[in-house]
Amino acid sequence: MDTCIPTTAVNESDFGGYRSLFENAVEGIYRTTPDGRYLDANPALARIYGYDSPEELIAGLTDIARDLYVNSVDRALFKEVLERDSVVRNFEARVYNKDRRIIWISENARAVRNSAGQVVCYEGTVQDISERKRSEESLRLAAAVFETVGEAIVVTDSNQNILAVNAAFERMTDWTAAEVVAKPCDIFATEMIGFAEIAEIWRLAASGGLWSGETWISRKDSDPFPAALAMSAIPGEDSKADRFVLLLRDITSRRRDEQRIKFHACHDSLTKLVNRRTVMESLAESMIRAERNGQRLAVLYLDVNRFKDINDSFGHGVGDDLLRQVARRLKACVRASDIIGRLGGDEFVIVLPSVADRGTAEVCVNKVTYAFTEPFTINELELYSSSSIGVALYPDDADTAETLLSRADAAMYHAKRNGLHFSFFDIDMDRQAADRVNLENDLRHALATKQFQLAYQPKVDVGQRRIIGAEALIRWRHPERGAVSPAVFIPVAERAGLIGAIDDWVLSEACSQIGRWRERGLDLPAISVNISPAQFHDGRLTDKVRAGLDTSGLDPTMLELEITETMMASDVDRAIEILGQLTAMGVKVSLDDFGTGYSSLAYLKLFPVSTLKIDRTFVDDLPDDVKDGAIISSIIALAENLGFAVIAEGVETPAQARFLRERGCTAMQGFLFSRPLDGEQFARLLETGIDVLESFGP
Ligand SMILES: Nc1nc2c(ncn2[C@@H]2O[C@H](COP(=O)(O)O[C@H]3[C@@H](O)[C@H](n4cnc5c(=O)[nH]c(N)nc54)O[C@@H]3COP(=O)(O)O)[C@@H](O)[C@H]2O)c(=O)[nH]1
Repeated sequence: MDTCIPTTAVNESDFGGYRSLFENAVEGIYRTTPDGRYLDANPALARIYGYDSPEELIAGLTDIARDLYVNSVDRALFKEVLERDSVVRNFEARVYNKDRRIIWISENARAVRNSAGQVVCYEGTVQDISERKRSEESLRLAAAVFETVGEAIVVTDSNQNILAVNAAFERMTDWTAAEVVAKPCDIFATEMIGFAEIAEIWRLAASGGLWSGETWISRKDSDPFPAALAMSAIPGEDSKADRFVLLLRDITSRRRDEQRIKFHACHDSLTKLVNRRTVMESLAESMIRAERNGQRLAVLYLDVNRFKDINDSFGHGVGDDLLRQVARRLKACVRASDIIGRLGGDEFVIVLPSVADRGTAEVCVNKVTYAFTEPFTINELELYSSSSIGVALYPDDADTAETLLSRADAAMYHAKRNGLHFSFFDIDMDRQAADRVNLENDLRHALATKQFQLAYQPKVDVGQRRIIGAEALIRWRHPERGAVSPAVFIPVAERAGLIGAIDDWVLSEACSQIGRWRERGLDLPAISVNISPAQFHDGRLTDKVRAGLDTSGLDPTMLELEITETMMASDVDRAIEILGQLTAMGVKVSLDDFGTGYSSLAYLKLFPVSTLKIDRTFVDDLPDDVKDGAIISSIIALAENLGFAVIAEGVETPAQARFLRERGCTAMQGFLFSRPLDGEQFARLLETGIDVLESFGP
């Protein structure tokens, strides 16, 4: 049997004169036994495997299957092919070099057989293909990235003809690669960006820079979409731009989010009209334009009358709907070029950027006033409202947007206070507005410096001819203003958020006063205090009432709280809960101003109240006004049937008192019996009694 002789010093004869070729070859050349020992190796092979010499390689690598191949199956496969075919071509495998680093090799080998056909050895060549494998791997990776990234990629040649597009591009634009490859890149440009802009993008990218920005891309069959584009050039051998790569990201949803955020920042979420900030910005711009064009501009400041009542009576859902309908009606009154916004609450503003004079503004005012004449239909309710409008003109009334708006506000306030539909600003109103602000400041000071007192107005029973209670009414004697009516300062306190603190003081002072009277042996059956909406909805009302009672030692049944119907209407369940807690404590509750709100008779039976207090407006014209008389008779009958006590307020004349008594209402309050008195005067009244009561028979 022929053998391959293992040797490190290869004989010249073994290579048939190719010794030099063997020594100097770039490829590794070897001869091995079939079981995996090196017989010969050239210097190139030693180099590839990291050995200093072929001798070192042959001595060190004694078991090829075990020491060389990363996967021993590769060696097995290699041998299998050689045994079967006698040759192996381009057999690629991962092997360890001397340092146990993995490299890629490609082998070509043949099996040397003896005359009997038995394999005696293998001989072959080895190439280090690690570098090529690395390139292939990065290409494979690049191709995978190209196909799988979410961004659309377009590759063009230097003439802007498309060479390749990826799957994301196909998805984003609905074009297939086949439809666009070899076509000019402007196939997906849109008319939404100009040619000059496109040319500039290519120019910038070609000059070596990376162009990135936002643009519009057209789709095959549908609307263009906004895209973030990053475009760069790949230089060719001559360093000039040879290829262009365009990276596109669909930013439709981002744009939509941005627009939504921008819209919310500028608009009122309820009515979708512009908000105060935008109104102010637009107003300032319109004023600049008006000045430039020598025009006059009008600001209409509008308040929805009775909004608070409607909101309180029917709940916020109805209130919101009313505001939305108001916004729609206002829009119908103005031109598209006019500005219309909601300032908050029930206050709206209209800016007419160009009016000739007051008359032109008044035309719009009248349209708005007329727009309120039809009822608002909400949840099958027909609700009537109206508007109070203040008008200020530029440049006549102010030269800054803030002042102009505040003067229109002052004019609106004036209109509202005087029961007018509208009012133009005049300088006197500015003073009144300043007065209001001063009053607010004085009110804060009054609370801190104890400028308030309570007055007490008796409630009488003309049948029993005695005082059955007293209503505590706040009085404010200001050091300079003198006596300020609660009708003036209570609304200001409500607007300024001070009413809660005022109400708290009234409650505690009234409880203390009745205690002081009792200490003097003066017996007053009951005392009533007015509760404002803010205090009613405060959530701490019952705690405060309990504290007032504890401090004063007042029997809870002697305390009566006067609330209005509208306070309960916004959240009926909550109102019933609050009233339930109060009545459980023994405190009484009466419905003040009864008949003036939106009373729901269905709810009335659910409210744990003890008394209905007939509003003064129904008493004023008694006994002559037949309708008022009928209303009063109905309220008295209603109270009787529902088991409520009834009292009439504002009784000024004996005739009014007689009328009420004849209809069954004997409890009364009014100037006929006594005006509100301070604590000392009231004490005397308790001692002496009320003369006029004597004129009523039993
Ligand atoms: N939240 C609080 N509101 C209060 C408090 N004190 C008063 N008020 C409210 O202020 C409004 C004006 O009150 P006032 O000027 O005190 O007027 C009261 C009476 O003086 C007046 N009155 C009484 N009898 C007659 C009369 O015969 N004729 C006539 N023209 N006026 C009369 O009515 C007012 C009491 O009304 P009412 O409360 O509805 O019973 C007024 O709305 C007060 O409620 C307070 O402490 N807290």
